[in-house]
Amino acid sequence: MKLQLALDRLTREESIRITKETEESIDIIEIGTGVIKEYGMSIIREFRALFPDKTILADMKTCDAGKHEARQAFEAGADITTVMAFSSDLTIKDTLQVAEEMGRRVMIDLLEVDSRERVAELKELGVELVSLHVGKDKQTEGKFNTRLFELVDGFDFEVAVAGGINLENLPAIIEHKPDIVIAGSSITAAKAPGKIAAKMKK
Ligand SMILES: O=C(CO)[C@H](O)[C@H](O)COP(=O)(O)O
Repeated sequence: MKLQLALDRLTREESIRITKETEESIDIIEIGTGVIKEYGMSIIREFRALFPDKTILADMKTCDAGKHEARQAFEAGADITTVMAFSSDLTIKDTLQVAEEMGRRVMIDLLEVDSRERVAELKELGVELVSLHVGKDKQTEGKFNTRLFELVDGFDFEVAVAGGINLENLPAIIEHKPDIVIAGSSITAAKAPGKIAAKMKK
């Protein structure tokens, strides 16, 4: 089970500091959507140079212009880029094709998707990696709920989980054996991010 650190609503300096503090415990560095909007592709390039051995995910949340956005993220140094599950099949196909050409990966974000039919279509399109995700705004009504696993039950995907995951709700979540646990604010807003990340990894 891998631990992905999500860097959201942070400055460049805070993002670098927190990544350095948690580096030993995390497997994947996620450059959050807002951080990318603030700094553009240069922040991905900078992280690639600073953390050459880590897997970097660019949370592009692409929903159109798939080829262009996937190339942008991969050329900047991302190993994985994210694409929204509700996007056109053409967008999904295009991003998967670019990823294959460049030897990288696409994570399909199932945010707000509750249809197993759509999940079956994604499988048909060749998707391998998905994320079950409760968005930041929706978290005011409740954090990640293990009922979300039902959406992908019986499908052969690598599954990531995200949405307010912390040390309290983690034990129930890992019973479902997700491949990747994504944690953002529970680590980045902590007084000692390194200690929380180490506990989560353990
Ligand atoms: O993609 C995201 C928000 O859209 C976040 O990266 C993800 O939800 C993890 O952050 P947190 O643990 O703070 O919810």
